[in-house]
Order: sequence, then structure tokens, then C-alpha cells
Amino acid sequence: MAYLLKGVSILGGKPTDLHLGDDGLITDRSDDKAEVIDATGLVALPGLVDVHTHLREPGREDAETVETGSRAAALGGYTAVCAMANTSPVADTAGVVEQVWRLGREAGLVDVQPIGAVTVGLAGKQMAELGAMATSAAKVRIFSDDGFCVADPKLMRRALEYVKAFDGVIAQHAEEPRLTEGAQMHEGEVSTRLGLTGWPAVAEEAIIARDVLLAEHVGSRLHVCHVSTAGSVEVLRQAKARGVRVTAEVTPHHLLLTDEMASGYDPVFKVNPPLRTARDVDALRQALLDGVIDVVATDHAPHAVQDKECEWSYARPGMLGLETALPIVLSVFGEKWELIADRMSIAPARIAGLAGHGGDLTKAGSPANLTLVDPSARWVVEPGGLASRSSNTPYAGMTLPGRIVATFLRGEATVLDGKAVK
Ligand SMILES: NC(=O)N[C@@H](CC(=O)O)C(=O)O
Ligand SMILES: [Zn+2]
Repeated sequence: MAYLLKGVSILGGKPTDLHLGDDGLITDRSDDKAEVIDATGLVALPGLVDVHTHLREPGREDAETVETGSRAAALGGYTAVCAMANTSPVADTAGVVEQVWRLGREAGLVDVQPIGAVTVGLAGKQMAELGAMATSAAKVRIFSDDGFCVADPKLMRRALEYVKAFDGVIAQHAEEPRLTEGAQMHEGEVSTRLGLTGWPAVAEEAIIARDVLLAEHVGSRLHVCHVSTAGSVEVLRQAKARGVRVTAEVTPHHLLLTDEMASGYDPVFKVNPPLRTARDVDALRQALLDGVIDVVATDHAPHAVQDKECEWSYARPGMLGLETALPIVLSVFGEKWELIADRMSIAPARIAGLAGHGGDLTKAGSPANLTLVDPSARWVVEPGGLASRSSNTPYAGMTLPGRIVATFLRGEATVLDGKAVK
């Protein structure tokens, strides 16, 4: 089906007509049979790309499936997500990554690009079959033990060396495990007051410092997951200034929420790395503006009710992200569309090697992967109203700006009138 988006504003520019051909490409030719969408007041962005999504399938389909997570992603304006490897079984073989990739194709709502584990079973002992995953149908390029840190420096070095052969990247969950034993939240004034064991900022910063040195030594690509502290930003700033091939992500929740949220012991605010201080939040915002942090990634981490609605220390860390990411970024930065397009689509597509995503909407012939946002709409987050199978959102009851009106994947609508088409 061809579409004509009438009066749309591309990245906040003046109103224009955008034609999506029935071949799935952006075109400058009009088509009489095109479905006309009145896009007055709507902003078109290249389809968002998430480099850090937990889809939970295989293994925890009670929390999310590839299909439900894909629907949540499309409703959030995403056209591609990278599925983290901490499933059960772990995505540490060609078989499992191909399974996830196939499930993504079957759901057909976003491109699901599997991430492969760095080590067998995420156990941090033995390197997984990175080459077999890279040459599989899933064509894995990002490898991560996310949920766990690749703590062994020799293994980390070998993994960085190995992925150079196919321009892969190691995405590190930076957490020095000895420094975070028993940790429940950010180590600071609030953890002292609440009597919860702290997760010190230095546990993240020490690993990032080590890994940028390893990446520099090896000449390989490092990506740092969910950066959460001001000190990490400084380490990254220096590494980038030296030309180290490092990229980094920040989550919407680390750009907005602080450790004070833990005061009511509501586990919906428990996440890894933990929510930090207002000073850290400020540094992360500045780093995203400066480009020291390259992308916003959701770290969408759905959890079943019994894993979240329990006493704080028993609750799993993690919060939903896909359906609220763009509204949170809009509420923090305002309508900086060029910045949003770069940090949420163009740069993540480049990091993940997803050609066809993060493209130029003004260029005829590019794949029609895009989303339409109504920046003037306000909506109230209702956990039960989200498409994710889980409901652990920290934004329940909040009024957020910006509603996704439509999303197109290769010219096919996956969301229309704010509703998923399937
Ligand atoms: N972020 C989290 O708090 N949890 C993630 C794992 C991770 O990204 O570290 C999860 O899989 O639930
Ligand atoms: Zn992580």
C-alpha cells in the first residue's frame, strides 16, 4: 500500500508532503491509489532504533515475547530493536539467535536484530561461538553478556580481538562484580538512610576505564551499555578525545529519575545500574547533548508480577522502556528533533550495523522506515494500557508529552491512529 503523509513536518521543518511508495521506499512521485493521511501538526522521524531491548523469549514468555515486545516497540515509534542475549536458553549459539531472528520476522512489527552472548551461558568463563553467530542467518554484530559484566580482562580482550574480523562490537554491562556484591541501589546518602547495600559509582567507572584501554590496545569497537554516572561520562569523554573506538548509551530513566525514588521501597524503581543522583542525571543529559554519549537505549526490561511486586531486595532489577522512551526524551530535552533523530535512530542504526534504518526521509529511494509523532498530545501512562506483557513502568500515572500516531516499516504501517495494526 502506498501512503501520502499530507502536511507532515520532517524533523520539525516546514509542512510538506511525504510519499511512501508501495515498494516500501520513499518516493517523490505521487500515486493516485495512495492512502492519504492528514499529517498536519505531526512530526516525521526516521524509525527509532533500540540497541538494548530485553524481549525475554525464549524462556520467560510470561514476561514478554518477541511478538508482544515488538508491538510495544512499534507503538513506541521503533522500527528496529536489538534483542539482548540473557534469555533462557541464553542466545550463545547460532541456533538460538536464529530462533529469535525468525520469531521477529514472523511477528513482522519491527526488525528484531539478535545480540549474541559473549560467553557461554553468560557465565563469564568461556567465549561463546561468536563467529558462528556472526555468520548465521541472524548476522549478529553486537555481542553482550548484559545482565552480567564480562569481568575477566583476558576474556574481554580476546572477545574484542575476535569481533574485529567481522566489524563486531562488544557491548559491556559495566559492573565490577566484587564492588557490587549484595548491592540493592546506588551507594550514597539515600542508601545509607534506607539501610540498603549500595552499588558504588566506581564499580561502573572502573570497568569502563579498563575497557576503553583494552579497546584502544586492541583497536576494536567497544559499546558501553546504560551509562549511569558523571564519572563514567568523564572517562568516556577522555577516551573519545584520544580516538578510542567507543560508543555509549544512556537510558530514558537515567536521564530523568534519581535514587530518591527508592525512598518508598517500591521495586518498580529497582534497576541495574541503579538510579543515581541529580548530579549524575545532569552530567548524562549534557553528555547526550555533547555526543559523548551516542544514543538513548531503552534497556526495556519487562518482569512478571511475582518478580517485581515483592519486597525490594527480592525484586528483579529492570523497568519497561519502549512505549515511553520518546515521550521521556521529549519531556527532558523538548522538541530537539535533529538531536532526537540522531540519538534515537541514526546513531543506534550505525552502531548496530542496521542498513535501511536511521535513513534520510527527504531522500527518494530510502527505505520507508519512519514514525509520526504528535508533539502536542499529552497522555497519562497506565501500566495496564501498555502493549508490553508486563507492567513494571516507573512512569505510572505520569502525564507525558508526545504520542506516536503511526509507524511504518518498509512502507507498511505497523501502527496507525496510535494503534498497532496487528
Ligand atoms: N537492567 C536491568 O535492571 N535488568 C536487565 C539486565 C540488564 O540490562 O542489566 C534485565 O534483563 O532485566
Ligand atoms: Zn545491563
